[in-house]
Amino acid sequence: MSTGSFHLALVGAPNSGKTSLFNALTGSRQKVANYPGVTVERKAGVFVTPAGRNVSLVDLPGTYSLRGRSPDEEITRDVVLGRFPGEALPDLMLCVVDATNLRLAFRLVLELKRTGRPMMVVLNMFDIAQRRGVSVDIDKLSAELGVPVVTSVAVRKAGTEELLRRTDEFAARTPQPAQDNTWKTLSIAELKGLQREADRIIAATIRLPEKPDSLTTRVDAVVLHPVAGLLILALILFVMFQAVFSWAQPLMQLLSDAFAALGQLVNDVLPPGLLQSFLQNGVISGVGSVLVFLPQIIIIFLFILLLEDFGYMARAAFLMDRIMGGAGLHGRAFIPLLSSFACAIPGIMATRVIDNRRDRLTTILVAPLMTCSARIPVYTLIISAFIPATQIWGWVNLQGLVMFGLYAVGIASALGVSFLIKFFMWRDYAPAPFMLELPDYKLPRLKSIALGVYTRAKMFLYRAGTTILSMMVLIWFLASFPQPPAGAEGPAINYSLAAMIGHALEPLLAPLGFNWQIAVALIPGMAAREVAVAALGTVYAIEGGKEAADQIGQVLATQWSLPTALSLLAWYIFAPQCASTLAVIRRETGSTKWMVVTFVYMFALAYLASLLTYNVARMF
Ligand SMILES: Nc1nc2c(ncn2[C@@H]2O[C@H](COP(=O)(O)OP(=O)(O)OP(=O)(O)O)[C@@H](O)[C@H]2O)c(=O)[nH]1
Ligand SMILES: [Mg+2]
Repeated sequence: MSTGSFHLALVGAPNSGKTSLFNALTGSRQKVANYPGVTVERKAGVFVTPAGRNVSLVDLPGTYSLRGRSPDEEITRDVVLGRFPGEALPDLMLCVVDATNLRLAFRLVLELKRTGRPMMVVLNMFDIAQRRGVSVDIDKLSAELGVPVVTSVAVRKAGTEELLRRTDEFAARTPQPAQDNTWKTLSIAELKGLQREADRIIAATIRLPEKPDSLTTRVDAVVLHPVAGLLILALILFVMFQAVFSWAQPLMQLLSDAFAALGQLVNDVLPPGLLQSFLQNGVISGVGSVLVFLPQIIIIFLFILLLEDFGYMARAAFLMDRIMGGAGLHGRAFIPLLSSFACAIPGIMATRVIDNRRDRLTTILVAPLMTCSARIPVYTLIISAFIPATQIWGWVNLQGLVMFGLYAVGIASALGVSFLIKFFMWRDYAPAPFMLELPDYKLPRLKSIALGVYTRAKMFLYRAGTTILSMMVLIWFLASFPQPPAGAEGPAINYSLAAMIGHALEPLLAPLGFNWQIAVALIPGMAAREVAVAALGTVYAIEGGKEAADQIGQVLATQWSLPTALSLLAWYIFAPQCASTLAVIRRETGSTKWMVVTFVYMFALAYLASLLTYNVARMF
């Protein structure tokens, strides 16, 4: 990897600011958040130092020791020891330490020293430490630890100047005399010994403030309260879904008017024919019907990112530990499951922080049940078309409430499935106790929130322009060809390949109340869920002409019965996995078996849930 350039690695305890430093140095935008276990894979970048030296830098998952207890910690250990395939041994390890949280961090420094590799300690978050009145005798600390020590503020401009200068100085002196690698996997007794030594060094070189951070303690007294805490958590989620409907509505209307106008323009400018139909029905109605959900995506990510940066996520994990434990899930499963609200893929990757293989596998299997953001368009479209936008009790938006309910069913089924997995497969096994360091609260940084929201929005648009657009081209083609014979009656789409496929699937899906148009939408919906919405947009637009193209929601409201709509909502709570999620499950579990298991069980659940919903709804 290092092609003549100086090679640095960022090592350190979780949540100490490694990725912030990585982003500051390389100008990347890797995910940063205020909870431990954000980074779960190795990320590489390059930069040039002030002295003009080319540096390659690798960011690593956080760890408290080199014991490699979970898949993410193994990555860090292997890179540090030069065992990671394709990764050169770092010329210098930057051991990032949160200056407000030193004990375990210094133990890691002492352990890393045993590898005999050159290293430098970076006292990060020095701004917070100073504000709290921590004072450090840097020279003495450096002498005690036996390695250079620099301070840094990774999130501030110019906060890394000293680090860069010292790195340049160090690099100018290399090669260093080789030292022995005396590291071997430490026993508990040895770790305790290192901890005593670390505590001694802290006592000798650092003066801590009389009173520890009182804001965090005061807020936690309420937020972690067994009753009040859970109520607050429920309230936060509730407000989030209300916001998704109420705040997004005007913006969505604007976007949907814009697409209608664009469709009109195409209609006026181009002569009737295949090109007009392709642009209007395939591209604008299809892709446009997904793009109008951008405001919703932005709002939901705004909430998630704010909570992440504030430091709330680890608290929520703590609160949910009892409930999750009852369902056989490890406390560490919380953050992966929560990440799955955005998308199951990062969620499944985040399970690498779980050390026990069974706990990790259970979490992977249920993560896709959490409602990912790709379901938002499907849910919103159907809810807007079938659930009146009335207020109940004067202030609760009924549509938002239904959305909240759908998320709740997703969560409940994840708990239920994990309970069954544990019950049938691993009854004799009790999860290890849950330990997660609660980070101090931090005021969310406007810039990083804005950047986070921007990145997510860009990803959504990119998907719309690639996956969804290409699927729409296919759907449009299937729905337009073959063209009806001369003198044929009824909408042209009835003669198309899409109709043939839809009709072929109808017997299977009719018990769920799905018509052939839904059947056509479900198949591409497995590639990516929001494609189902786009496919419905295209199919109904081709079938119904211009009016349908403008208002897919209204068309659905007249074409479907309420039981059909509810049944489709139930289907998408489970919705057999999207293709990329299945691929990640195979990669992370290292087996095709678990991928197939996930697909089959989710398909069965979706089918049963729809069958039940449709028939119960019809009785009323
Ligand atoms: N005030 C302040 N905040 C910082 C500093 N460095 C990082 N942060 C914040 O600390 C939190 C954790 O930062 P990350 O860069 O994600 O930490 P990490 O070490 O990569 O964490 P993992 O990937 O979980 O191991 C984020 O909320 C950052 O905004 C700093 O120097 N000062
Ligand atoms: Mg990180």
